[in-house]
Amino acid sequence: MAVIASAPGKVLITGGYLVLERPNAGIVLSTNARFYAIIKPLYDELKPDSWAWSWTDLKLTSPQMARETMYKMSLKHFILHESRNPFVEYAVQYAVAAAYATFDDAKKDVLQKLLLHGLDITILGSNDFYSYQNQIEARGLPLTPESLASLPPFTSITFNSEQSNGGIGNSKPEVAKTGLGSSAAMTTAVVAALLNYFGVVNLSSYSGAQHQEQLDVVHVIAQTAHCMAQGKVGSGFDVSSAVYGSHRYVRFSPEVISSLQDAIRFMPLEEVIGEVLKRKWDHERTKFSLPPLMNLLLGEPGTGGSSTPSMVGAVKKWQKSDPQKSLDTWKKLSEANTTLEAQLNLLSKLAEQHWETYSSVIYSCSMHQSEKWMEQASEAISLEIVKALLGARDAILNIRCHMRLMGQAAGIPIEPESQTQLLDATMNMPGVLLAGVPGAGGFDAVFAVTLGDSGNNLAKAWSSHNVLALLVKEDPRGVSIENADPRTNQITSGISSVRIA
Ligand SMILES: Nc1ncnc2c1ncn2[C@@H]1O[C@H](COP(=O)(O)OP(=O)(O)OP(=O)(O)O)[C@@H](O)[C@H]1O
Ligand SMILES: C[C@@](O)(CCOP(=O)(O)O)CC(=O)O
Repeated sequence: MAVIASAPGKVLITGGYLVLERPNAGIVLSTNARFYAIIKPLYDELKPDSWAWSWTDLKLTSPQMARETMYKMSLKHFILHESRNPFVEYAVQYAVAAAYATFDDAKKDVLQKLLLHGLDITILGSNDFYSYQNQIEARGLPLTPESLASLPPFTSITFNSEQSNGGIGNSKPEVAKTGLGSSAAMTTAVVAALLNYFGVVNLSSYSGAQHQEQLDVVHVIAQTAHCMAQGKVGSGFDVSSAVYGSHRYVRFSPEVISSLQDAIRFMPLEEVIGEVLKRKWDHERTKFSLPPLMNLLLGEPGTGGSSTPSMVGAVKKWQKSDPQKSLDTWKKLSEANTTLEAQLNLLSKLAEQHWETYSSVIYSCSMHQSEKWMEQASEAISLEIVKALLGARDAILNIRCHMRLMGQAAGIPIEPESQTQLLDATMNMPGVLLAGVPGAGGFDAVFAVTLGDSGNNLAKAWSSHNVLALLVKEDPRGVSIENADPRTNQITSGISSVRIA
């Protein structure tokens, strides 16, 4: 029987770069953009001579890339011969090794038989992960969310052309992406589906603390596979949100993984993965969600995205070359991040304690530009709410200012001029609370947080400036097991998320 798992894409609204170093935090929102992995046996019957096989077959299909790859996987070392999609390949090898590392002999025998049936893996990413501006233009459609919603779910992906290169930070990724973290969501979905298929975890039947423990196993394997595939140990907020959903994240100590990179060369994979599962994973997760009546909106300026690793490299180089100034910038950024988080938490608290006042202030402010917000407050509580809204705006302006300075000092376009203009215009629209470049910044989609229903007008304003409002919304749900193939499911992300009238 097929096992289908899905994991969400993310938007890092605070903590870009800083979250790479403990104890700085990052606020990461997960979205309704999901990546799906469908696992089933490749052969219904065991081949008569299969008991003697030391290899099994694996088929990886990515319909959106029109790619089908056949692999041979060693049943001794779990090594895959062929390298086409490192994220999926590491996910498979480490999930198989995790099963061998946790199973007793009887279960290992069952697993061996299951593997001899071969593995048939299909991966699908929601349209929201990819840029479809070229395809929309080619079809002669206007650059609007409605046009985006008219594309069939899991539409083919556009590849960025190779010559589109203009120095560090302008270098474009392989596929035209929006920046929602397809690699982390893909790795997590594949790991979760495989661990469930093998019986290492059972994500659909536990709840509470037991469910958390199962998620922790998925997290360790997905995070390790993602680091190995990327060839670096990033902060891991993207894998963490793919597993657990929206939260406030503080990274794990990099040694948890970096010390394994050598071990992998001389220790059997099963032992290495057994060891990594036992390690003390010290990442922190705290509950965080946007205050009520606020919406996350993403706008794609149509420049094909940015490649993050080269931008991180440039910032690290700058930190080494100018420790004093970089430390100062980071301190100011960290303070502004903390302020934004505190103001949003305060707004959530005010909403809980004074719902009537809160909702009426938010609705009034949603219809006005921020200069007019003070006029919407008539007594102490509403004043407190408006002050918190304005405090959040000040904090994001501070964050943006220091991110720009960091980009200039490191010689990379963290908030390039074209994005600055877009973000300033966005923040001047009625009802817009925040706007910024998520994560590492660059030319990926920008984010905005809007009050009440003002997102509809913002989407229209973006369209008139050739910025495509994506259909993505915040969705706090982490990795999960699905009941049906999303291609046969009527309620697909593209269709269900049409919310612009
Ligand atoms: N549908 C898909 N099928 C197969 N491979 C995919 C698919 N979608 C994305 N990928 C692969 O995933 C990788 C994406 O990794 P990359 O780090 O460039 O983007 P990302 O994780 O989306 O980054 P960001 O966090 O900036 O959004 C690429 O190697 C790409 O080929
Ligand atoms: C720069 C960094 O802090 C964020 C990168 O985020 P994104 O992939 O641009 O969403 C790197 C990291 O956290 O691993």
